[in-house]
Amino acid sequence: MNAYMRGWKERERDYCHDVLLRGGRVVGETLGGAAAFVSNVLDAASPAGASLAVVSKVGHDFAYATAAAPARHPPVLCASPTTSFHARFSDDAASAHAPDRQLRRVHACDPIYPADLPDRRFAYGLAVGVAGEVLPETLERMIRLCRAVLVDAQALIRAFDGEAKGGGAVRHVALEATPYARLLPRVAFLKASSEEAPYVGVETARRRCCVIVTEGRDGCRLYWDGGEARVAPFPAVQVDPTGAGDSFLAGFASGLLWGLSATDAALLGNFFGAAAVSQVGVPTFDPKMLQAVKQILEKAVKRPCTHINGNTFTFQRSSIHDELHKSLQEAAMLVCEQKQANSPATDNGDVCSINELTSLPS
Ligand SMILES: Nc1ncnc2c1ncn2[C@@H]1O[C@H](COP(=O)(O)OP(=O)(O)O)[C@@H](O)[C@H]1O
Ligand SMILES: O=P([O-])([O-])O[C@@H]1[C@@H](O)[C@H](O)[C@@H](O)[C@H](O)[C@@H]1O
Repeated sequence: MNAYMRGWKERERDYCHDVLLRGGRVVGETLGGAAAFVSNVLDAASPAGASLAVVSKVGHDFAYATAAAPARHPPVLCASPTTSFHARFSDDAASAHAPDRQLRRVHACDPIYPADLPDRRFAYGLAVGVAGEVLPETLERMIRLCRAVLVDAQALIRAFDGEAKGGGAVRHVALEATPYARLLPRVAFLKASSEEAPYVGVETARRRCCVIVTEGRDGCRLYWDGGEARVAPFPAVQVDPTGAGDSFLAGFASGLLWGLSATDAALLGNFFGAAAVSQVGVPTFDPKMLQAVKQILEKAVKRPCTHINGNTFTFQRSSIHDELHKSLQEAAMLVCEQKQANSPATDNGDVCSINELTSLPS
């Protein structure tokens, strides 16, 4: 892999402020936003030598400048306030696919303009955002700068009811009706949650790019033109679903960078999605767990295998898929053990404890 192949470009609007509510009460205030979750996983899981550029914007009220991700990847300061969300959690987690939270955007910072992207070429670009920050023209420029672009549907199909002052409940619009639809044939991977999938139109979209639908605790499915695959999940004790999709996408992208096929890389997506739900806010990873994951990947990619990622992606699961799942499952157990050791208090400086978030009466 040459230096150019190792370059990353991640583009998203903002780090954001997340306020977690249950039964009308604030149970947590955390750093959020795709920038925080995605860079957290990419920093942790990418092969040595991979470099990452993060483009994000916050206001002068940004409260987490010294937290790990923003300190490593400082955002641009804007006159508008930091993007913020209220996430209202319901008590019944009836099914893996039922929406477990209602999101309301409270403030919106500035979008990322094409000129905000660095004037460099990158191997991969991640177009991720939470509050409508990915302008079509910016995505188009990212596509020109990067050899392959991965997109979170969340960045493309969110609309906000009652847009006054940047606020509004999150709803979804059909991707086909947006200016992004024409860019899909130039996108490599489009990730959507099962809630977002109907708005993406999987059957149409899979003819243009590979679509990955995440299914909460059931793992995920990949759909490409001519095939599909289900990828099994990892065990997790869910305490906060926030950031699972972001962490999934970053884990998946790391897997591609390690040279895995798309279906094998999705194992790494599921792994980091599970890790994300195991902690409140942006998760901290046990160094022993990360070391174990890297050893597993080093071993996996040393095998003679044709599933090396150039820019022609291999989608199918490889012969090492089941073994990779088993090894990662053992590493996932370290995450569960870490969670049990840390419980009930979070170890990332967030305001609420895991117990408060999971068991406060409504
Ligand atoms: N309770 C859970 N147990 C294990 N893995 C989970 C759980 N919830 C989410 N994940 C992992 O995170 C990924 C993304 O979660 P999902 O809830 O589908 O996305 P989003 O956060 O965008 O709604 C899933 O595909 C899965 O791999
Ligand atoms: O949970 P997830 O879908 O991966 O991503 C989340 C967004 O949906 C939410 O708007 C934001 O406030 C969170 O911090 C996080 O980025």
